[in-house]
Amino acid sequence: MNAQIAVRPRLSVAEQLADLAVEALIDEAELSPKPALVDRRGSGAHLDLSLELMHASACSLWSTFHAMAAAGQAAGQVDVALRETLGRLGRDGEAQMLAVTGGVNTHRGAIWALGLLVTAAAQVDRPAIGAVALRAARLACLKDRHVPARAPSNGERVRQRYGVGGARAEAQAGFPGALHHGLPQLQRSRAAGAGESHARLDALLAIMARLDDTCVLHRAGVEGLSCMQDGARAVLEAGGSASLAGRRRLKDLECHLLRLNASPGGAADLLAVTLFLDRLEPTLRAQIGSL
Ligand SMILES: CC(C)(COP(=O)(O)OP(=O)(O)OC[C@H]1O[C@@H](n2cnc3c(N)ncnc32)[C@H](O[C@H]2O[C@H](COP(=O)(O)OP(=O)(O)OP(=O)(O)O)[C@@H](O)[C@H]2O)[C@@H]1O)[C@@H](O)C(=O)NCCC(=O)NCCS
Ligand SMILES: Nc1ncnc2[nH]cnc12
Repeated sequence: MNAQIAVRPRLSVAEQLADLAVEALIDEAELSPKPALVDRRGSGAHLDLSLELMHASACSLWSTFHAMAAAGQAAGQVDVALRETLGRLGRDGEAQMLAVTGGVNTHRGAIWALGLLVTAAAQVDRPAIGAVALRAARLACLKDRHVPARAPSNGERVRQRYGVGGARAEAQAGFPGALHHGLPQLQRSRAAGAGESHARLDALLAIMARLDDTCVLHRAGVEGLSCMQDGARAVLEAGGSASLAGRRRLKDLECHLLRLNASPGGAADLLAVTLFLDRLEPTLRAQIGSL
């Protein structure tokens, strides 16, 4: 063997899954332009966020995702004990994120969604994302008896006021925003010849067109939610982000969202979920193939 070539130690399943989750968060943050969200152009509707902060936050979460995947593997099944372990790891991860960002919520929704998915993916023995999403949904349906009492979250307030499901219901339903809207649109846009950035942006728009995003509702009420959903649908109907007509609509959508101070943060999290799931099957297949 050539002594010049360093032998790269093979990563464990939990390490690979943590890598995939952090990569998905970084790819989501880097994707530009995204309407009213943090991207390479700026901070969108957020005064307290920046791309650097999104990167730092994403990287700080590697050990959380790794611990969650390892816990999933060790448990080998979905049960309350695993759900409660995830609750503890998730709260620790949130505290770590807040320490890195100086108290700004960058990735709370993402810790929840990707945390459930890395845990579920660590348990499946066949590379099928439907099975992973279903297992994650079963975990999300279990009750964590150790949730500490605290002031209601923005999501809780919005759920009570508008009767929407939010991040918890999305997970309990098996992430339809990603599986039924984000991923199919990503694949359709790629098949139609759109470049990867346009395909990802179209996937985000497909999620925005349907999601009851509690981040938008909290900031801009039903007017903001209608603006997001109708505007995203208009871009896709005009030909998507790769077409000139679609790009014009996208610009209009961003202006409207910024005027309303509405940020589709929940949709951004589900784009990260979409990118994670998109890469999961090849990763699991390679892992199984090398056993
Ligand atoms: C179950 C939890 C997700 C808690 O959910 P809850 O709704 O009670 O709490 P929120 O704090 O509101 O967090 C939910 C975040 O989920 C994202 N989201 C919103 N709508 C949806 C949706 N329909 N589907 C999926 N995901 C959605 C969204 O995250 C993004 O927005 C964040 C910014 O939001 P916010 O803090 O409100 O920020 P601002 O608008 O700037 O607020 P102000 O500054 O004005 O106050 C950003 O982080 C994006 O990620 C929602 O914010 C779960 O977290 C939980 O129970 N955790 C406990 C630990 C646990 O059990 N963990 C298990 C780990 S597997
Ligand atoms: N790119 C982004 N901008 C603002 N909030 C977000 N939450 C998750 N990703 C985000």
